[in-house]
Amino acid sequence: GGARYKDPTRPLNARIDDLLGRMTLAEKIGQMSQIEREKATPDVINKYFIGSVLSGGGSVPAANAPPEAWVKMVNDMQGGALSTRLGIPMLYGIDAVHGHGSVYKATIFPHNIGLGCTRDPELVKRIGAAVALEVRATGIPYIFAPCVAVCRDPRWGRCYESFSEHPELVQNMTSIISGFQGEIPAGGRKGVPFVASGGRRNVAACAKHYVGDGGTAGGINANDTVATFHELLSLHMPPYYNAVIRGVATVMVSYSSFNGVKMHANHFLVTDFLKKRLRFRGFVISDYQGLDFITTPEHADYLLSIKLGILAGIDMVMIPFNYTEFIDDLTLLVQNGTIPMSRIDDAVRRILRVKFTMGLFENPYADTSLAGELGKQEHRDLAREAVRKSLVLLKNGKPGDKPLLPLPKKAYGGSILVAGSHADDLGSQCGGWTITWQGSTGNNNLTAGTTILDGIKRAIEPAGTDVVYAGNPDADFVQRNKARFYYAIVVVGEPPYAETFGDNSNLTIPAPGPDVIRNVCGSIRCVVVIVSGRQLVVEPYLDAIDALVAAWLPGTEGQGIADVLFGDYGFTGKLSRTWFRSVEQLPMNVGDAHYDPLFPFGFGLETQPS
Ligand SMILES: OC[C@@H]1[C@@H](O)[C@H](O)[C@@H](O)c2nc(-c3ccccc3)cn21
Repeated sequence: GGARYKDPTRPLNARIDDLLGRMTLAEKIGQMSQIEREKATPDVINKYFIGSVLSGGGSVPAANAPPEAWVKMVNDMQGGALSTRLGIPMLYGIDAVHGHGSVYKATIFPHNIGLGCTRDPELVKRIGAAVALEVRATGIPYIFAPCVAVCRDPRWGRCYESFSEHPELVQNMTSIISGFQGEIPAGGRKGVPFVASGGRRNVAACAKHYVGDGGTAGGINANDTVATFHELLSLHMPPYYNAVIRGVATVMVSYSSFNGVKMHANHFLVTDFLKKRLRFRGFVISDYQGLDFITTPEHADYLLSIKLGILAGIDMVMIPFNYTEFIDDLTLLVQNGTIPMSRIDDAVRRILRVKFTMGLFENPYADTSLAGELGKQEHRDLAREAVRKSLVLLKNGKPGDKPLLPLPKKAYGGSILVAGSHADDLGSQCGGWTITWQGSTGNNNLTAGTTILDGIKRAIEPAGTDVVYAGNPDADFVQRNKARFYYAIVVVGEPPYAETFGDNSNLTIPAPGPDVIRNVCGSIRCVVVIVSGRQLVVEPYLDAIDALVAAWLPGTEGQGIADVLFGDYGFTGKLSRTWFRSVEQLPMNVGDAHYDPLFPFGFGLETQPS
């Protein structure tokens, strides 16, 4: 019969050894190369033995491409890989940090900061399984998720991608990996890459960004995490213990540095600690052009970057465009003895281990049989449940007043006012990593979803209540109309952002949010709902507000907010992060000696379903 490595009945290591032994240096280096979709024609994949392709944020085959178009694209590329001499299948990877975010009409779940507030690892595992199905619906078997950062400073633009400031809560939420990849069967081997390959309904995952991405000074993205080794181990490393035990297939290295040493060049942490101490057996992938950023300015000495990155222990390089330069330079470094073949073989062995384990050799092609999974109602219902459980009630009635929430669905002949930009803005309620890298404001054809305003209307108009919406009501409007409003719901917050674009040192509610709060809450009983990627400055408005809800970045299922505001469900969410009084206190996290929060970690008022 055929070559041993093609025989799925042979032991994993025998298949790896057989295939590795047949590979040329060019074929090995090809496996270590991940290129951007835009460059990945079947011919390029074939000619350079490319082992992996990615969609960077927003990189799609066409605007609003349906699952069938994604499947065709992936399969055409796969044809290029399978037509090589050894026919090693290529692995297509994409970001899916709150659902299949790049894909039109996918279910967009709450970002991780909100999932942390649910305190529900089982729910989060179910979300992982649903996301895996939606990703597979488009023919993709690998995602760059979960982010297991422990964000220690909300001024960081990626804080919403972190489940919590508390390492233990992040550790608990690594259950999402078992959702993505499937649960290791009882008696199955833990701590080695596992993807339930039989069902083809799971995906290989990626714990990121290794390590200390959430601990950079001042929350400056991709900057320097200054800490003792003990602090690194106790604050930022714990989620990787759980990820490895759960069989995470890959780990992505962080752009950041640890005590001045770039993580992408950190042999001690990548090889000695992750690969040897934690015995991680999957593959380590760089971030996008991560090798280039080893030098300042970036790409100043690509040969040096490649030498440091590959010797540090990076196995697969997210190139994404200058793949011929990468391949030529790495080839040179191996041929001149700078990089030993043993390092190359370790990298390729790990990549092959993941590809064999996840069944990619047996099932290299996708089909459209799961197309119906994309955005299906059961997943939207799951996301709506997650929205409900992610909401944190921070205030419910002024001192001496009776609680404002749950709100009555009837306004007794009056109307209710919904105010604020974020009540009617699907893009803002989804946040970054939605359709495009940075996300976008507005509703126009962004994707399929329910705005917070839609959810409110569906909840109370059937009860005969008249809903008036004003995005930015001025004081005059409120004074002229205040008598007609039984109460007001004010929804304000941040615009979408991702990575460095989200770095922010003042954390104030962007204008005109504060004015809307003042104008409305000064005259009408109000509940303020904040839609944001993190805690924001609220103390100056707190006395004027009757009730305050943190909604984070809820995603497409905005009806979950009305479900809880009107008492169909009670508030149960608990803060996954410390809510500061002022930014001068930052960083300030649970467990710190000086801890003077406005609302402490774990805080959350509760209401009963009405
Ligand atoms: O999208 C792929 C990866 C993603 O998985 C990582 O979490 C994230 O750090 C990241 N930044 C860029 C990226 C950054 C700047 C310009 C272009 C792309 C690309 N990526």
